Amino acid sequence: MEAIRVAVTGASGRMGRTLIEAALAHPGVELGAALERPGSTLIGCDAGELVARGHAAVKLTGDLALVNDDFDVLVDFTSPKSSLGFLQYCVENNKPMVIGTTGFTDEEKAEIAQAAQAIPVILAPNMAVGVNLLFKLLETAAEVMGSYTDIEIIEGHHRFKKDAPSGTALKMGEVIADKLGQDLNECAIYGREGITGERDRDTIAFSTIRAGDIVGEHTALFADIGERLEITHKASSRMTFANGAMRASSWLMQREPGLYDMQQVLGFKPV
Ligand SMILES: NC(=O)C1=CN([C@@H]2O[C@H](COP(=O)(O)OP(=O)(O)OC[C@H]3O[C@@H](n4cnc5c(N)ncnc54)[C@H](OP(=O)(O)O)[C@@H]3O)[C@@H](O)[C@H]2O)C=CC1
Ligand SMILES: O=C(O)C1=N[C@H](C(=O)O)C[C@H](O)C1
Repeated sequence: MEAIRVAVTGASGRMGRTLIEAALAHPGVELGAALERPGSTLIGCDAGELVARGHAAVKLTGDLALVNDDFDVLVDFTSPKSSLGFLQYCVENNKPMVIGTTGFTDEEKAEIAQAAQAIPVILAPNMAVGVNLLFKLLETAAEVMGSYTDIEIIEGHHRFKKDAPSGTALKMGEVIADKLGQDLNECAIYGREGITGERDRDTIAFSTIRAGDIVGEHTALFADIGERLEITHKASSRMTFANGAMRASSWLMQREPGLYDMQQVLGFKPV
């Protein structure tokens, strides 16, 4: 089988660089193109040299149209505004897209779902295997303990992260709320201050840490009087997300148009 050629957007970003490294190393995948913000001083540089992996013969470009024939799947970890622009390009040019960006509003997510009627799209706030298994474990925890415990979701990330709570934490909240027959928009609490009163058992509360170089840590806490269950995932390298994105890219190539997630890629959920 021929290798899947991926285009990586936001090439000089934290994930962009890691995705380039992953594409250069992952079996069955090739780096086809690497995108930078138009006007960036890095345009024209070699993508392999950018990540200190030797010459890759892929020059950074600011214009997707110039490399349209060089890639099969677009892999995008940038910002919501930029992702939606790339999504429009993918629809117009019939290219599958893997979206790892977080921080989308409900309206933007609806826009992505609409686009996925025309092309195959994976939208996943976290491409690590362990986190997607955690989503599954949360269903069981919510089923068994969710109705009588206090549920708290705690996440920590590096000081540069722009959105909060993380996309992963919000998805954790959604998974739990769905199992409990609740709407996260109705029961979420984002931080506490002052005289808050006693805790309302029907809420799911989020706490956010932003500090130093934390790659990504997520805990779900189900607390009763006398015992508590904590389920934690800790990422120590962005390569875990990037390898997940490569796996997702290969999987997506064989799909019909539709909106998919990482649990389907990993076989934890039916397609
Ligand atoms: N799904 C997952 O598994 C994971 C998701 N993420 C998500 O990925 C996203 C990126 O994270 P990270 O790499 O740390 O962020 P960075 O800020 O390091 O990188 C973002 C990159 O996108 C570029 N970019 C942003 N906006 C635009 C735009 N409008 N046009 C062109 N380029 C743009 C930036 O360019 P410039 O510097 O010029 O602004 C930069 O190169 C975040 O949403 C994060 O939450 C992160 C890790 C794992
Ligand atoms: O911005 C990051 O770094 C990460 N973002 C994702 C999120 O918002 O959930 C996933 C990962 O934890 C790293």
